[in-house]
Amino acid sequence: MSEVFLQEQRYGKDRIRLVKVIRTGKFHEIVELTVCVLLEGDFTAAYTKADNSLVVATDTIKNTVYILAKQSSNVQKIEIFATEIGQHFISTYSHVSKANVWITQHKWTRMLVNERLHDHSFIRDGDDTRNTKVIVIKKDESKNTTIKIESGLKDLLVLKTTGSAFYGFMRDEYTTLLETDDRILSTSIDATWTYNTSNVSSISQIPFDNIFNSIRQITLDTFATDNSASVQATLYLMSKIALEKFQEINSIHYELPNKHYFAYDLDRFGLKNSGKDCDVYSPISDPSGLITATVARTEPKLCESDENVDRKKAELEKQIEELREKLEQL
Ligand SMILES: O=c1[nH]c(=O)c2[nH]c(=O)[nH]c2[nH]1
Repeated sequence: MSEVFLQEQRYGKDRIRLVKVIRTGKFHEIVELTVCVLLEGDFTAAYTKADNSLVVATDTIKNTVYILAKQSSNVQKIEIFATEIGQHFISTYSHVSKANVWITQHKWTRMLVNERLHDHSFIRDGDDTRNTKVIVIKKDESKNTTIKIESGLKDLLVLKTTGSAFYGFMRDEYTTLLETDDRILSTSIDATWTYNTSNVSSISQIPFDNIFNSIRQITLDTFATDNSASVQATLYLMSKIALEKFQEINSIHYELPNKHYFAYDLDRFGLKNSGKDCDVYSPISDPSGLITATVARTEPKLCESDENVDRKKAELEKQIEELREKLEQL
């Protein structure tokens, strides 16, 4: 009989729902989060020997998240709060080597009442969320850690009624899709980007909120203004703009379902509803296309100075000329 072994394990509490109200006099802010904490470390015996002695109960993990939310002044800065949670588990339990902390922030937008932003009333104006996945890794016994941060947005539903085409694609005996130079384009945007944390002395130096808001806006602006040749081309363009704008991020990943809206066949009823005459569509919930890609920054090349390259090129050209002359003499 072959032997088995525990190849991988991590555990913790998922879907910890938490709200914090931050009061500055009559002016209130609200933060609503869903948190997941998964620990890695010396937990093998719990699986292989039914030995729970080193298991931090997931109930304790949940309590810890609420306690840290009470004590922290950074709950609304999800990347920082996630890092604080991760650091807590790493520094409190010597056998925890890695803490994975995922936070989803739900929207509460301040209400506009009588043309003024209200002190304590909010509206859920969209189901899109802001997210972060922070991994705190123990480096050595001195509580030093490496921090990896990936942030993003999820379920940002958008649609445009023109400015999108799809033609020139491959055709074979299985192809029925017609080419179009004008179609409805709709997608529910998921984007995640990875932060470059290796060159910063403290992650609090990274302007997470500004980067989130800007990438969200770049995504929307590009979606709206790009004369789209395909979801693929628009995806690449938004990624490129985001990477060019923010050196703080290394790569960006988009998942864009192509939510189809097909012209309803009304020609059968003597009503023109195709091509330029189309204005009645049938939204197709399933299936959808799914276009995904990760766009990353290339490492800067360690290149020689242009002068050196020119000099070497001239030397080589001279050698080639000399060899050619020798060949001719032979
Ligand atoms: O933008 C698109 N990309 C595709 O790859 C594709 N395939 C398809 O049927 N429609 C589309 N649209």
